Order: sequence, then C-alpha cells, then structure tokens
Amino acid sequence: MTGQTLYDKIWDNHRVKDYDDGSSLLYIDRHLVQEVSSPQAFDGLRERGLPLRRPDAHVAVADHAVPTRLRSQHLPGGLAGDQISRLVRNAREFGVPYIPMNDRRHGIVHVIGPELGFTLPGATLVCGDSHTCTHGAFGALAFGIGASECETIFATQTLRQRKQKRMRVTLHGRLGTGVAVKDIILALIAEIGTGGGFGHAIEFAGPAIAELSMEARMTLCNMSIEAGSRVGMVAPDETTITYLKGRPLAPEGDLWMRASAEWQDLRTDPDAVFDREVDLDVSALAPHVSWGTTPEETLPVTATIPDPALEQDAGKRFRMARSLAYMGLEPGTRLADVQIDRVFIGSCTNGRIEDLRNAAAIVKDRRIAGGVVGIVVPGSASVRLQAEAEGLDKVFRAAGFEWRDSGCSMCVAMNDDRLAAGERCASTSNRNFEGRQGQGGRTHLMSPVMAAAAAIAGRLTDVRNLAS
Ligand SMILES: CC(C)[C@H](C(=O)O)[C@@H](O)C(=O)O
Ligand code: SF4
Repeated sequence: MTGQTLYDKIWDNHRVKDYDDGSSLLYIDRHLVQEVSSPQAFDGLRERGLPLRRPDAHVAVADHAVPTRLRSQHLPGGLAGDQISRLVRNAREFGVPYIPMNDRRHGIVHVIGPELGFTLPGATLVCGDSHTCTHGAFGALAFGIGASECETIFATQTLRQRKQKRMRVTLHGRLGTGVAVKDIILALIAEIGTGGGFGHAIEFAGPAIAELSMEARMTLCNMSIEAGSRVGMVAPDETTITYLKGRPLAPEGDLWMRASAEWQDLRTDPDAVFDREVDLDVSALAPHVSWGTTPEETLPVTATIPDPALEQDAGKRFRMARSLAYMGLEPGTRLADVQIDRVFIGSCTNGRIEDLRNAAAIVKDRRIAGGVVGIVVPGSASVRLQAEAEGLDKVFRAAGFEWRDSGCSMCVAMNDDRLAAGERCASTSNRNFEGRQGQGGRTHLMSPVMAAAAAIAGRLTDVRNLAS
C-alpha cells in the first residue's frame, strides 16, 4: 500500500461511515457562520424544531454586510441591516457564540478563525462561504459549503462528502523583491486555469512554502477556489505552531503539548501518490495583475493587453473580447499605462497585518495620485488595532488613504463600499468578475504592494520601479 497524503489522513480521521456510492459521512469539528449564507439554515432548523447538536463548535460573525466607515452602534438600512440583525437574533435563539460588529474580535470569518485559534491543524472546518479553503493553510481540511449543508452541520455535526482527487503544487525557488505570494497564486491560475484544480484537493508543498509566513500561506490557500479547487492545504510546521500558540481558542497546557506534537507529524507520506502534480519555480516571477474578468486573465505587469484576434480557440477569443469590452481596454495597451480611479487594500485574501505592513512600506512618505480614492480595510479589528499600534494607519492617512473598520468591504458589493459604473480599481481581493465590486465596476487583482504602488502612480505600475 502506498502512503497517504495530508488530505487522506484528515479525511480518514473524520470518516464516520462510507456509503455504497463512494461518498462518506465526515465528522465536522468547526463551523464558521456568517450573515449571508446562514439565514436559510436557521429557518430550516426552526421549521423542523431541531436544536444545535454542538453549539460550541460554531462561531458567528457578520462580515459581508457590515459598514466599514466610522462604525457606530447603528446597523445599516436595507438588506445589509436585515442580514446582520437576523444573524444576531438567530445566534441568540440557537445559542451560537456571536461576535458583535464592534467587538475587538470582529472581522472577516477567514481572518478571525485563525486569529482566535478556532482554526486548527488536522481539523475539519466548514463555512457557507467559498473561501473557507483559506483555513487549509493550517493543515486543516477546510471547504466551503452551501446553505442547506449549513443546516445539516448545525443539526448533526456531520456532512456527506465525496472524496476529491489529490493534486500537489510544488513551489521551488525564492520570490524576488517586490514579488508577493499573491503573484504565485495569480500566476498559477493563469497557467492551470480557473478550472485547473476542479475536483481536486490541492496541497501546496515544496521548499518555497517553508519560508512563507502564515499570512502568506493563507493568501495562497484562499485563492485555491479561484483555481477551481474547494480545498487548498499546507502541512503544519514550526511556523504554524508558533502562530497558534497562546491563541484564545487554541489548546493549552498538556493538551497543547500533545496537540502540537501530533501536528508536527501531520504531513504527506514520502511515498504518497498524487493524481496530478504541478511544479512552479517562483524565482523568475514578476508581479502580476489581472486584465480581464476572471482571475485566469492575468499577466505580468510588464506585459501588454492581449489581442483576441490572435487567439486560435474561438470560445476563448469570444470570452477575451467580452472581457476587454467590459474592462474598457484595448489590445496592445501596456498594462503599466492603464489609469485607475480606486484602490482597495483589504479582504480575506490580503487584509492581514503583514499585507498592511508591506503596503504601508510602499506608500510611506509618498502621496496617492490626484483623483485616485484609496481605502485600507483591515480584515479584522485585531489587525486594525495591531496596525494602529504600529502607526500604519498614520502612514496610510498621510498618503491620502481612508482608514476603515474591519469587514469584506469593497471585495464584494454587499455593503456601502462599492465601485460606480466604469470606475477602475486596483484591488487586493480575489474575484474580478463583472459587477463584483459594484455594477459596471472594473477590477484589477494584484498584491498589496502592487495596489499601493498603483495608488501612488495613479495607474497600474511595476512596484519594483518604486521600491528603493
Ligand atoms: C457571499 C458569500 C457566500 C461568497 C462566497 O461564497 O464566497 C463571498 O464571500 C464571495 O467571496 O463571493
Ligand atoms: S472578503 Fe471577499 S472573498 Fe473574503 S469572504 Fe468576504 S466577500 Fe468573500
């Protein structure tokens, strides 16, 4: 028998029973609950008169709909306000631990799970949100689920799942100056496509991973879903254990000693076989920006906008032309000549402390270009407070950025922060489809340092020309 992968091991540890059709019932250790995907699940429980199987296995927080501008005690109006107040009511009624909007622990689900030590290696963790793959950075088996599945978890703490195929992405080499882990994942998606990881659980491995911080690993795993894979994981190591030690919900004392020793051994066996292997040398990577309306439509910032007329594949040609029309771009234009109106630094992809430190280092003692509006939205209150303690808020403000409260903000047009039609945004988020940041809004995905550089230049620009 060949060895097992990290994914196989966690899967087996949580398998309650197998079904004839090849699927299995998995025990789910943790469930994060947000305001957009949970109302239906709570309604379902109410209708069926079911209690929660394990209230302590859940944490609820409102992140998509919360306002980020000078938050007061008041809820926003409309759908956003309704979603938040429903979550508050549901959490109270069903006994789910709830983190209020103005709490020091508030933030985007995928930022606070790790911060609280709610996300742990070897655990199964789910959330009614596709970017739940972020938590795989800790060596957890984490994936997004649908609203009806949230109800199943609430009621039974189990979920019937079909096992994914195994895929390993091995990263070699060292990132150059000004090149970020966001560039790795954008380059990977450009290469394998938005369907490249479909049906597979990705494990990111290789020498380049060992050097990455937890923040960077989370950025990488966060965008696995943009490559079509619901699962992206990294085996736990010293970096993981150092990050988790002393977190509010992490084990303590003897339990910590035992758990951390087990986590050290939680890795893919050397003789394990993957269904698909991809290798990427990160040393030669340039900073990337997306030019189209899928994360796959991404190029090095040094490139020019591609010409659909040169594309052989008819379907692809059509999609490219459509993307360019929506984005208001002409083939042959240098990416570095594309003017921008807005800059968004934040989201569960790049709203962590390291992201803000890196972006602040670029904007320090510089000014945002005239006419550009930039907002910095920490992924959590804890990130905001840490950044403020380090004076990063002052650096951003002095450069002309708005400094906001935690939330999903302009990553998704479900709150007050959104683009107007035709506005072009340099964004550190993860999705760029039509209307994602507001109807008619145009998104260019990039790393925090690239977004910071774009703010200063007033156009897409190669951060390596700014960094001194
Ligand atoms: C609204 C929510 C359920 C959605 C998701 O599933 O990911 C959102 O977070 C997103 O990033 O598109
Ligand atoms: S920050 Fe964006 S990607 Fe992340 S959970 Fe919120 S809306 Fe989804």
